[in-house]
Amino acid sequence: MANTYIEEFSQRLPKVELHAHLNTSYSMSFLQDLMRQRGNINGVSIEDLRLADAKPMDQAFVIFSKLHQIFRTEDTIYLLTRSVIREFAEDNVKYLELRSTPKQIPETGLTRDVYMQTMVRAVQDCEKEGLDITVRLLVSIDRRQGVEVAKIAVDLADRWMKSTQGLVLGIDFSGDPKVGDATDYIPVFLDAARRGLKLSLHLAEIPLYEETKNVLRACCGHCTMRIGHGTFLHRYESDKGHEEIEDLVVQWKIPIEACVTSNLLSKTVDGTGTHHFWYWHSKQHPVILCTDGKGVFGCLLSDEYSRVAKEFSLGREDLVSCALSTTASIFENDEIKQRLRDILKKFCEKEQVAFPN
Ligand SMILES: CNc1ncnc2c1ncn2[C@@H]1O[C@H](COP(=O)(O)O)[C@@H](O)[C@H]1O
Ligand SMILES: [Zn+2]
Repeated sequence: MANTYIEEFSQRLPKVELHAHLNTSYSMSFLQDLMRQRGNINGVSIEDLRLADAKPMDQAFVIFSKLHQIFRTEDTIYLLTRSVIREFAEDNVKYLELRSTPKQIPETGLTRDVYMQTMVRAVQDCEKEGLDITVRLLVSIDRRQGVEVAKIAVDLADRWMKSTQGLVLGIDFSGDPKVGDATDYIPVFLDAARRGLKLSLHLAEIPLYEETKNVLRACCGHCTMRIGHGTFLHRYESDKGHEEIEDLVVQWKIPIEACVTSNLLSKTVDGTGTHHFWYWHSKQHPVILCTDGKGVFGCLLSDEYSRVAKEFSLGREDLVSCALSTTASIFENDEIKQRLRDILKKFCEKEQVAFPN
């Protein structure tokens, strides 16, 4: 099948995006417009903000801190959120869980509450505009900021979940995996789950056997959760008894958010062909293609679908199956899951592709 054919099909395919960080999901055209209007903000130029070639993961974190120099005010966060949602909608993403770390910046008057309010307002304005996409929000915990700030994030998410009737529906745990130990956050995760928040945890993005095992042992069965990246879940050494990690993931059917381009550019995986997406997909374990940061990593969600289609010789029906299976892993309820399946069914009728049973 010609490449362009599968690329166009991936673009038209109704998709679900479950792992997108707000500040890393800008588009170049959005940044160009912003800088045209305001000049280089805080001395940051556009060239500084894209990871063009594969570099060790630390380089991505250098870019993240530059981005945080740009998005420091209520109005830039509002504009960013609206434009990110619009761009996902243009790529035929029908359901998006967008995550971000609420910032507190006294110089600009930003508080964590204002940050949340701004994101929520942008989502609601996109709804009013009639964009054909359902958006939900996750509050990110940055592991570089420590447990006390994590508790604040959970309180914030809880309050905003209640006041928005579930538009905010969960917690993301992210940040530089080399900093701190996720084990310390287990009580925070359990508390969030008790309050009805869902959890998406960056785990095993790099080989960290102990913390991965500790978190899974404590949270499996107590939290509705997904794993972000999970690159090393199946790559620990079995002769050291490490297979417990994979066993827990399989036993509890924990969905894995696979960010292929992000992992390639951060050098945690050396090729699409060896990416763990295929390992889990072949086992029929829930695995969801995601962008992570479509700005920093320069990829659309449709690119992720066509990338794996080309690598693993997937056809249209296979891609529909992938998209269909992602609907089971969203944090929203059965009604929304069914709505997404209906959208895919209609799409198949139109495209004359068999709808998977
Ligand atoms: C490369 N893989 C990754 N691993 C871990 N954390 C990541 C990440 N990509 C992004 N983030 C997290 O998301 C923040 C940016 O978005 P927000 O300011 O929250 O919207 C980063 O500062 C980091 O904490
Ligand atoms: Zn991420």
